[in-house]
Amino acid sequence: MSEGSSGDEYAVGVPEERGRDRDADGEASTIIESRDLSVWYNDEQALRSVSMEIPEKRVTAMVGPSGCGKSTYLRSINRMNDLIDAARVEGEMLFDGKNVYDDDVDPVALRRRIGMVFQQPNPFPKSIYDNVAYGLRLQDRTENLDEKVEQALRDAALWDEVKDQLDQSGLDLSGGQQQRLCIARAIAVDPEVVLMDEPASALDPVATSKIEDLIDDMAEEYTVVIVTHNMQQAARISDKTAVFLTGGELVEFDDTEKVFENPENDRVEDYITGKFG
Ligand SMILES: Nc1ncnc2c1ncn2[C@@H]1O[C@H](COP(=O)(O)OP(=O)(O)OP(=O)(O)O)[C@@H](O)[C@H]1O
Repeated sequence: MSEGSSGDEYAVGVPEERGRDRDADGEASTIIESRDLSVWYNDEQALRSVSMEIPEKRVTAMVGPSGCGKSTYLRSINRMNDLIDAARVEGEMLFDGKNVYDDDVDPVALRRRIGMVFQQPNPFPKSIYDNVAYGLRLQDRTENLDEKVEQALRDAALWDEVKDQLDQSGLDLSGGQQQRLCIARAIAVDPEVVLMDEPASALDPVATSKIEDLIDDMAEEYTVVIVTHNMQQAARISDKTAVFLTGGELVEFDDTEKVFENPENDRVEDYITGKFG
């Protein structure tokens, strides 16, 4: 519980050190903005007219009870919902001011700029090196490949653990290392945004803590949007928090400290203090 919060009233406090360096930079500009974004799966509405501005080079957390639409929102940002036949999107999702759902947007090119890391670590059945080099080779960016692979592994806080075994299969790593390998793979191609869907939920507390430290560092260079079930995690690592509640409604979006220590909405307060969800 941080100083200045209201004691035991709230179950989750925001650590004093969270985001301190980034806060010193002042307000960040908006990189992603949804305007009245609604998503349906067949007749079921998963998101209801969600408007939100996500700041650049910050960590934005999406929290809320199961089924409230967090992952749907995340997948709307880089059009991963396109891969689901039943999904239908209305409204706008602006990235750098351009609606990603415009006809002239190539979703594959979009996903190069907006990478994604999933709940279950999913390295390719290839060597550690080849996992990281994969996207660069695909894009024909093989100049100085060794250096690029090393840099991505360093940025993902994995280099020291794997530098002598780059030829070994990525699948032989521990779960936490595999997830950092997936993060290295995502950042090797220099995306502007990294979307993370519960990236630590399959990991033990030590591996989780490494991923959280890494996310904090990543925000120096990237915009990170993370879905998490874990309120403490959202409070620890994010600058902004979006709270979705059942029915796909965004009920609160503000600085993480404000959301956790003095939420505007009674239902949000009930949710983050653990009264439901
Ligand atoms: N591929 C799909 N096909 C049909 N319905 C879906 C699909 N994916 C999600 N839904 C439905 O959309 C709603 C929102 O789901 P979503 O996965 O976005 O929520 P969530 O908040 O991320 O949930 P969780 O925390 O459990 O992962 C749910 O009612 C879910 O059943």
